[in-house]
Amino acid sequence: MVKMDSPPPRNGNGKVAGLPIISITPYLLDESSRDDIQERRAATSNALHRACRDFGFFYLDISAFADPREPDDLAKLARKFFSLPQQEKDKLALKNQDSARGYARLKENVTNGKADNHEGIDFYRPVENPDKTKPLWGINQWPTVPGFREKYERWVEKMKTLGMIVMEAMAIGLGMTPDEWKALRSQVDDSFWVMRVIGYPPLPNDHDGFSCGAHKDYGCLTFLYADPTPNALQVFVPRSKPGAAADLTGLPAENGSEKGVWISADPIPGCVVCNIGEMWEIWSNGLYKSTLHRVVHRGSNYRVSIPFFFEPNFNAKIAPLPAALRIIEAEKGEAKKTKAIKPYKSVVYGEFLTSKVGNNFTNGSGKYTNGTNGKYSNGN
Ligand SMILES: O=C(O)CCC(=O)C(=O)O
Ligand SMILES: [Fe+2]
Repeated sequence: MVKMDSPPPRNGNGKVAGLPIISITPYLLDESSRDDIQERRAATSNALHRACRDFGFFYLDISAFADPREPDDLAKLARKFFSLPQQEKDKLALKNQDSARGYARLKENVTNGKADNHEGIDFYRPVENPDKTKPLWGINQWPTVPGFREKYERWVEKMKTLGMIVMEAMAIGLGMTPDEWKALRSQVDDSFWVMRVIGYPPLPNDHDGFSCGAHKDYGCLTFLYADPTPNALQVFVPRSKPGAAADLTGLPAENGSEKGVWISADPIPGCVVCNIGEMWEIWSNGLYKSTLHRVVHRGSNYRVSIPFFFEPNFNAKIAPLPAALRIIEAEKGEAKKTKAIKPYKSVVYGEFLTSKVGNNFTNGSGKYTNGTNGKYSNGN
C-alpha cells in the first residue's frame, strides 16, 4: 500500500524510490470505531508482509501515534550534547561501563574494518543487579543536558509500545493464529531494546570509509528517526525488486557478490524508516530478509539520527515460526514438492547478542554495533 496523499520518497537522483509507505493507524484505532476496521488492519498487515518480503525496509507512518515535534526535540537535545567540548562527552565513555552503554567518539565505531564517520551514545534496556564487568550488564550513561533523559525515556516507552503494535500487525500479515501470536508475543514483551543517538559530521573527501558502513541490523525491528538531511541513508535493493531502477551511481560497491543497487531512503515527515533485523530472518525462515544499509553523508550540515532497536527478550529462543514454514511449503514449486524445507538454526537472543559483543571486543572496537563486522551472512 503506497499512501498517495503524501509526497513520494525520492532517491539521490530525484527518482521515486521503491520503498513502500505503510500507515499503522488502523492498529491504533479502537476495534469498534469503524465498520471497516478489520479490512483496514488486514490491508496494513498485508502491506507489511509484502514489504518484508520485497525489501525488509519500509516507511512506517506513525503520524497518528507520535507528534513529529517530539523526535525533533530529541534531535535538538542530541545536537546540544554533541556540541559539548570533547572532554565533556568523553565523561560518558563506553569504558566507564560495560563497553556497550555510553558514548563513542568519532571514528571509534568500526564497520567492515573501516572507521565510521560518526559519534554516538548507546542506551540499552536497564537490567536488574547491574554489573559493569559483565558484557551488556552495566548502567546507561545519560548526558546532563537539561531534559535529555526525561524526553528520551519517554521516547523509549513510545517505541516499545510501537514495537508491540507492529509485531502484532506482522503476525497477522504472516497468517499466525491467535495462539501462535501469543507465543511470539511472549518472546518480545520484555524487549532488550537498544537506542542509539548518532551524530554525523559531513564525510571528508579523503575519508577511507563511510559515515556508517554497510550492515544488517541483527535484532527484530528498527524504528529510525532521522533529521531532514537528504541523501544520507542508503538501502541495498536486489536487482529484481521494483525500486531497483533508481540506482545511485558513482558510489563504491560494498555489497559483496549480491546483485542490486543502492537507493536513498530520505526521511518523510510523520514517518520512521523501519527495517527488520536478522531475528526476523530466522523467525520467517528466510522469507523476510534483513537488508544491507549504510550512511553516506556528504552534505554540509551535521546530521542526527536516532534509531530505536526493538529487540526480542534477552532469553527468547528464536526459531522458525510454523506460520512462515506453512507459506514456504505452500509456495514450493512442483520440482521441490518432496524436498524438506531446511530450517534456519535457532538462537537464544541474549547469547547471540553477547557473542556479537564478544566479537566486537576482540576486534578492538569493544562495543555493540548493529554492523556485521564484514560478514554479510544471516547468522546461520
Ligand atoms: O543513521 C542512520 O540513518 C542509520 C543508522 C544505522 O543503520 C544503525 O545504527 O544501525
Ligand atoms: Fe542499521
